[in-house]
Amino acid sequence: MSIPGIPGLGQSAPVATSSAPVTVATTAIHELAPNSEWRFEVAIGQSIEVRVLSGTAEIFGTELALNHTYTFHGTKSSIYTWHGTRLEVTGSCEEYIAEETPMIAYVNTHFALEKLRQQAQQDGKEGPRVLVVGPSNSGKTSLMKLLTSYAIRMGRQPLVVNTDSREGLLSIPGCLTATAFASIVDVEQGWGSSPTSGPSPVPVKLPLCYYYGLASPEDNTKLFKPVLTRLALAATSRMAEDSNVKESGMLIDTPGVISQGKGGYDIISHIVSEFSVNTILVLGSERLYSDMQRKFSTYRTSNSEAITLVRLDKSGGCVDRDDTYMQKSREAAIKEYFFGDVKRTLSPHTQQVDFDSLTIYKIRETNNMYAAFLPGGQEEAEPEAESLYEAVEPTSQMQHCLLAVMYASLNDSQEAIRDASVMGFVYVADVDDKKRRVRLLSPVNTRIADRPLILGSWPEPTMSLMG
Ligand SMILES: Nc1ncnc2c1ncn2[C@@H]1O[C@H](COP(=O)(O)OP(=O)(O)OP(=O)(O)O)[C@@H](O)[C@H]1O
Repeated sequence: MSIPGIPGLGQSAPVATSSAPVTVATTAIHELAPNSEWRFEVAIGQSIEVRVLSGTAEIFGTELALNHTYTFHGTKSSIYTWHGTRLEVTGSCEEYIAEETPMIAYVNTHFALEKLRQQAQQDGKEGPRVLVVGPSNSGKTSLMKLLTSYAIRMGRQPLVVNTDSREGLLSIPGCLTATAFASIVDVEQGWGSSPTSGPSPVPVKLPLCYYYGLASPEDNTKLFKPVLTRLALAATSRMAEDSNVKESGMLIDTPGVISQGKGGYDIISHIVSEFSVNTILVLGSERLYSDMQRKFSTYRTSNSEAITLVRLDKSGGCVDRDDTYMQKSREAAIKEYFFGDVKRTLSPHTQQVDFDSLTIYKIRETNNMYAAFLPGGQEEAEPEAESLYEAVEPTSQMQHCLLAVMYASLNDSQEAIRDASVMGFVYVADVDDKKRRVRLLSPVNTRIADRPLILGSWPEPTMSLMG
């Protein structure tokens, strides 16, 4: 089965048209001893250039080429060396060298997973389905990148699943995705760019993409759980299609909020059962590890496998990213989706559409909210058989919002629309209430009036993209 992935609105990606120069400031040389790490933070809107002059160096497991200039924009990251390296850094950033890292434990985890993959290869079975849990900013995504990169370096093709709608993985935030990684992670772009970003030096990956449209799973568990189930189904059939993906298994990233107990643990259980998880990596929290032990010690997967729990230390390099930083990175991701980046400029299309020709569904917020207004948590007072979405007309409040264009038809039921994959996104540039017309920005020129559009609250309305 092939499910169309994100963007391009089902069409080929737009073509790059120009590239912009990078301005440089000071240049410094860093000598790194074996097993040490150069940690750096580049402010949003700024960039640095890094070149490996000698030795070996990697970013979250992806090896850097000698003498190649890498450019990093608005990021917090690190360059690790197993054998020592000399780096040339041009531009200004906050930085320091650390000699204490949890890399040995992380790489041992990779080799343990590799053993399971070899076993799966011999037995013709599925490789490990690995869930990564831990509080916010404990390094889950960085560990995922490292395990993905090491697996790719061994010729594997792990299926990388993102269940954290706050941050997109090769997609706009708000989405839940699964992507088979066969080629290297693009270190300059985090995980790499999405297919709408045009021709890329690193082969693009096509995520299976579903839309949740809210920031936290707990905002609307009645929507989150079925969307996640649909993603698990698509991921499982993706594994069945390809023996390398099947043997390589899955790596599943989670939002930090579900590691905080109560309702969150219920979501962890849901992910464990839907993805048939058999390995849980717990990052940086003794309490969470002990809770997971209690919860899953007697648990068996659908194939009667026990769950292996591994506790790993959080890296001292993990940095908290405040709301402003996260909002700016979301805005940067949205801007890049429509306009490309410094290397690949894209030309999105604007179109004027009548109110009446659009079918917009707004995600209902939230099942938990009703309960919050009720005395003593009377859940039964929640309106019965509440539909998932509410059909709405464009309003000026939708200005600067994104609408998900769904691979569904206008007559489909709300459940079918929920379960559909995402074709791409359009941005509401302008709403003219008087003329009843909307100006939309889309990555390619295509008719969107034939498709249901979903309006969520995540990502939140962004800055004006048209200015
Ligand atoms: N060793 C390191 N050196 C420097 N920065 C690091 C290191 N490890 C992680 N970071 C940075 O710390 C921040 C938080 O890490 P990461 O995104 O991996 O955490 P997370 O647990 O996935 O967070 P969240 O729960 O919010 O998704 C990121 O900006 C990441 O690039």
